[in-house]
Amino acid sequence: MEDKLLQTPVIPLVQASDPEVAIRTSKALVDGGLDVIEVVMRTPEALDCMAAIVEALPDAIVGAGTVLSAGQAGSALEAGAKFIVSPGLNEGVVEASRTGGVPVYPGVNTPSEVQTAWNLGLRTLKFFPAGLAGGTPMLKALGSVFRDVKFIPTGGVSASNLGEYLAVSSVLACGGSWLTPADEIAAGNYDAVTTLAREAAGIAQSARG
Ligand SMILES: O=C(O)C(=O)C[C@H](O)[C@H](O)COP(=O)(O)O
Repeated sequence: MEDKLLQTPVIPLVQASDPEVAIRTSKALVDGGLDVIEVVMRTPEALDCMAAIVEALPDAIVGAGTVLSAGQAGSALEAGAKFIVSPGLNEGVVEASRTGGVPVYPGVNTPSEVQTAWNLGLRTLKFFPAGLAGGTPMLKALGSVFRDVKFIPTGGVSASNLGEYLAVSSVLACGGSWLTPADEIAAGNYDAVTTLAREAAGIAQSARG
């Protein structure tokens, strides 16, 4: 998973209520070069949408986001999630993900949270909400003390600051919803999603060489 993110360090979010829309959105992302996809558990149909994407796009790496509890992590694993992402740090979610044998990226944004996660044995963490929590200066400060921790900033990341985040040595990848604009998807304009994905993949290529 982490080797994959080194290659393509951008994780688009998919929020959907309709499995067909979820598949078309995900296909548009893959066509644009982004094949690690986070389906957020924010709609009652999110698990169905995730299972549909897993079936339709077997080569994509599909994970679950906004996973708040161990129970939700278990349901996401049953639906085929290959990784688990949380807004915050919860030991039950970490344990359930480990039991399921998939990577888990809990959200943190203070030194104490990073240290708690580090003591749970985690070395790759989501930094959320990245923009509001101090952006790249905060990541550099955290990176200076937690030398073996990699971060995935999400929250306020866009094409305009993706390169800046990816230039921070402790940043493994960035995530965000800017790649899947709700208005374009509602209008059926999946080409716009592919264009945004391609742009992000290009920025990542330039930032990482
Ligand atoms: O809920 C989770 O587990 C998440 O991963 C949170 C998302 O990464 C952010 O909600 C993205 O924020 P925006 O890109 O600013 O919309």
